[in-house]
Amino acid sequence: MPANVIETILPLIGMKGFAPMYRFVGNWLGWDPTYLLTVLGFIWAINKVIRQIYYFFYGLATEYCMSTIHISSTDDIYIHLMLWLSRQPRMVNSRALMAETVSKTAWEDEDESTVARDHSGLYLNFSNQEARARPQYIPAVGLHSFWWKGQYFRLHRKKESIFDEGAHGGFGTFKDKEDLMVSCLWRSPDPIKQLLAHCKEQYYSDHQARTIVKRPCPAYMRRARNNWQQVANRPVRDMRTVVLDQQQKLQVLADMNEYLHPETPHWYANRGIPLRRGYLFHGPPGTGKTSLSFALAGVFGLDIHVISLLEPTLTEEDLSSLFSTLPRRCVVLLEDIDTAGLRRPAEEARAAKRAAKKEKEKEEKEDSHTTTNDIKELAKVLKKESEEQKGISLSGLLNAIDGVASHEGRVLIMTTNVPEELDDALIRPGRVDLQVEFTYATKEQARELFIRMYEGDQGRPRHVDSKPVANGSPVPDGKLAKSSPPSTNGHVLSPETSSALRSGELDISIDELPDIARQFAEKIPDGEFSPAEIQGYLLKRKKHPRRAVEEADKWVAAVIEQKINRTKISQVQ
Ligand SMILES: Nc1ncnc2c1ncn2[C@@H]1O[C@H](COP(=O)(O)OP(=O)(O)OP(=O)(O)O)[C@@H](O)[C@H]1O
Repeated sequence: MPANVIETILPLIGMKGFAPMYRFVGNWLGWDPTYLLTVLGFIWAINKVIRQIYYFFYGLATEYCMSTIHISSTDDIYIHLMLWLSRQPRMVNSRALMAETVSKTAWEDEDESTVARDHSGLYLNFSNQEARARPQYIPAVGLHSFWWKGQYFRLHRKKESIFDEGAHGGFGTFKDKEDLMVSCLWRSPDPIKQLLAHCKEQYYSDHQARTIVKRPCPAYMRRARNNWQQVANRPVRDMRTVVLDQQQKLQVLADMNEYLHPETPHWYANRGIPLRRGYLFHGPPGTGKTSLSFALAGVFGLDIHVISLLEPTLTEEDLSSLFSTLPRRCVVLLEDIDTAGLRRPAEEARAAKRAAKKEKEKEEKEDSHTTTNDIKELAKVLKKESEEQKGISLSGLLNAIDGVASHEGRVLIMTTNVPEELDDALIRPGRVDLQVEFTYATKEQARELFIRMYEGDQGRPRHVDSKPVANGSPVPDGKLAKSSPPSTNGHVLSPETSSALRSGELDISIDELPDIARQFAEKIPDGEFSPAEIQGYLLKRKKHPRRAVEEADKWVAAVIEQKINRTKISQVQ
């Protein structure tokens, strides 16, 4: 481009002032800057053309050679994939990441060395533990790519706001909806399917021997396909830790095993029987109903879906939809299913309403003057009536658990403290197939509870060390050494506290355990104490089985007296 052309163009585009500068730069360089501008323009044009060609071929490849799988953030696969991605070194080094604070569950293993101690070195200190934990990095919203098994994958994390019209007649709000799109350069989505299967396998290989507890999602989320959310992921409860009549335990186990067998659906279908199994666990509080439910879920590797009928936002529609979105095999736990949780049956409610109306009419005849008090009274009655309409009715519950639309394949466990108050319809055969009675502990059960409390930890060998632990003195052959109580912050600790703090060992040798357990059982009267009460007593003497036996008589007498006097305050704990 000749220099005079540029000098002509500059005033035309309102940059007249640049012309002398342009001339000055040319003179200073000793060559015409137009050449440089021409080369830059050329590079820009080539870049444009290459980009166009790239997008053209990329579009072709995407359309004809790429496969994509969409994953919703409400699905479990999303969790599996994100966790796997957060552990991929190449992803972690990506340039667009999102940092997340990872909250550990109470059951996750922790390295003792990561836990701080107070200045005395005696007490553990967990302040700012979450802040100190390493964050987890996951791909940020946008496009990412990664390789797995020699295959190229593209990940598009998309987030958008959608308008939700409002569940259950509420107000509409904007909600964030997130989706993942995983693509691969292949004409079939098989490599993505393999990747997702791998992520799932990895996820569950980490989560083996765990019981996942799910609860209904909050009301505003329940309209989505996924009605359930995980609320806990805890270690499996070993069946041996549930102290119960052996016959009863085996009966439930055998029954459930039979029902969950892959052949069972055909058997049920051939005979036209709905594929459902229900159990009723009944007995006083703290006798192991919930514990057995968890242990059963652990034995069969099933997730537990817990529903509380007392949840105020739960409607009958919700309950039906919760039951219809259960996985193929699972345990549904309906706890404390007594009349307190159920709305009165429709007929009864109508009769009550009629009686109330009659009463009102009678009152009105007696006094035809309408006063402010009457209006208030009427408002109260109307409010009460509308409250009665909320919650779950017996028919609503029956419909959800075995109505036409109800899910088949699940194991329903209902627990109650007051079986006599249950409606016959709820526990008729077909709805409840097996009843299990839980009772206060027998002497034999007290002995078993004692042994379970003090026997060696499963998987974690009891650590016997001759080195001092924290502020303590050496602990020879599994017994506590007597030493002067250590002090912290100027306070002298009691011998119990200091020994418990110093050591994880017991005040007996492990060989003495069966004999001591027998002595303990002798002191516990049959059928007077719940396993939870005995467990609570032993927990307070977690490291002192000998003391637990010595103090048992005093505790038994105090608790019996407390029960007779119906007081809530314990004299001996
Ligand atoms: N039979 C038992 N074997 C072992 N532990 C038990 C037993 N019964 C109760 N416990 C212990 O007591 C505590 C309460 O038990 P759980 O919740 O299973 O009782 P529950 O019968 O379901 O009580 P509730 O009727 O009040 O819900 C748990 O910590 C559990 O470990």
